[in-house]
Amino acid sequence: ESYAFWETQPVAQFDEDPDKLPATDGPIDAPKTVADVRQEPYNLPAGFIWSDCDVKDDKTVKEVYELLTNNYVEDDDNMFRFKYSKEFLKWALRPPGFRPEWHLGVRVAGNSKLVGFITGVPASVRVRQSTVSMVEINFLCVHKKLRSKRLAPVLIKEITRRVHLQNIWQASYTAGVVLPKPVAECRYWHRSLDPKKLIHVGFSRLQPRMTMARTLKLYKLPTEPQTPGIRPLQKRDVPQVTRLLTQYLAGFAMAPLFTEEEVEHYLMPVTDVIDAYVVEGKDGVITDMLSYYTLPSTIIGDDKYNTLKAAFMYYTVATKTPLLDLMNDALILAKSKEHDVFNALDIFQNTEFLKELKFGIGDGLLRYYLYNWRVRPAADRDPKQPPIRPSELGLVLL
Ligand SMILES: COc1cccc(CC(=N)NC(=O)c2cccnc2OC2CCNCC2)c1
Repeated sequence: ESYAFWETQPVAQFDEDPDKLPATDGPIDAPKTVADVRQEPYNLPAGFIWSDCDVKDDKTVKEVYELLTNNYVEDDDNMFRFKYSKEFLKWALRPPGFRPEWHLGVRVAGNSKLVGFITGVPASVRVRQSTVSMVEINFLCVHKKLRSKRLAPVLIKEITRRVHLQNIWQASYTAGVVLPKPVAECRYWHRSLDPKKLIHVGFSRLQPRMTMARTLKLYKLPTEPQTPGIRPLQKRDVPQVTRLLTQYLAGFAMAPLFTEEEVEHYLMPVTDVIDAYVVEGKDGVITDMLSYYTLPSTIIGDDKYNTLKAAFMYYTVATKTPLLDLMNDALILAKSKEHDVFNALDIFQNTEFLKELKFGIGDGLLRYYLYNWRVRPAADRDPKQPPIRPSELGLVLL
């Protein structure tokens, strides 16, 4: 395909000759300074204007919510569309160090209708031995009626310019589509929590030679978590959880470096947004933690149900409780809070439990990308494959 826009960007290209590449990981572009950055915003097509979106403002977060609810990512069969809640957007977009000018909207000049959006939030991510200050780019969305007006490249260039103005030169993002050039490709897996609803809405199918009664029995879960000492994460746990998570994530090729403030922001429970539990031993030591976020999807065109309530595995560390048991408790907790399905990627050590806990493999891939950062293929890695294996990935984007 012609990646007309992406061939102009500092990202690894499909046609580059591996022998001519630098021997080490590092930036792709020549180093620049803030002084080199274009001072004025990029031009939008006539009739459109830039608009910073303050998601703390109820009116604005409602406009963002409605744009995404009607125009954001759908599954490959266009049966479901992500439906991030307003509370989720406020949580995801206002972590420590967030910048309002990185919640970037495009409006129609005449009636101020919000028709485009893209966001960046600051993150420090370790990529092998390098600590890279970057932004996580997310929520790129152009209204369905304005597709192929080349608005997405302008949104990307403008948010890049605004990030460069803060002396940040790298970014991470994910997509279901192939772009130049994935740093990792992972599969998603789903664990049915309400199989009857999932079959009704066409998310899953009744397996051959399986009755509905047998299916319900197969996926049945206890109503209470089984691990002794498991309880919701509290503010007082943040120092211990930060240490636990930092030690665990050090074992992956690409993973975030969380401060205590970031752990508090990203893991303190918010109803129907983020849930996190810890296992506390008798001497008050936190030995394990689990977390998942809530991301519903619109069920496009079902007669009986409108919304699929999905839990997405977030950060989980098992140092005493077997990972299998900890994840089984995550399923129990998500089910007890009315989630219909529990999603997980085959990253972290997840392949240890996916099949055993009755996850089914999804029909798509989630690709991870880095902007302006070259990751060399590992010595023992086929150079045609993305340089980082799913099991080496310790980063979850929302
Ligand atoms: C079932 O409803 C869907 C509605 C829209 C898209 C998809 C398929 C899909 N694209 N799924 C994922 O990207 C995905 C599957 C498992 C775990 N995380 C995921 O994406 C996360 C992380 C990236 N940003 C979106 C949420 C499913």
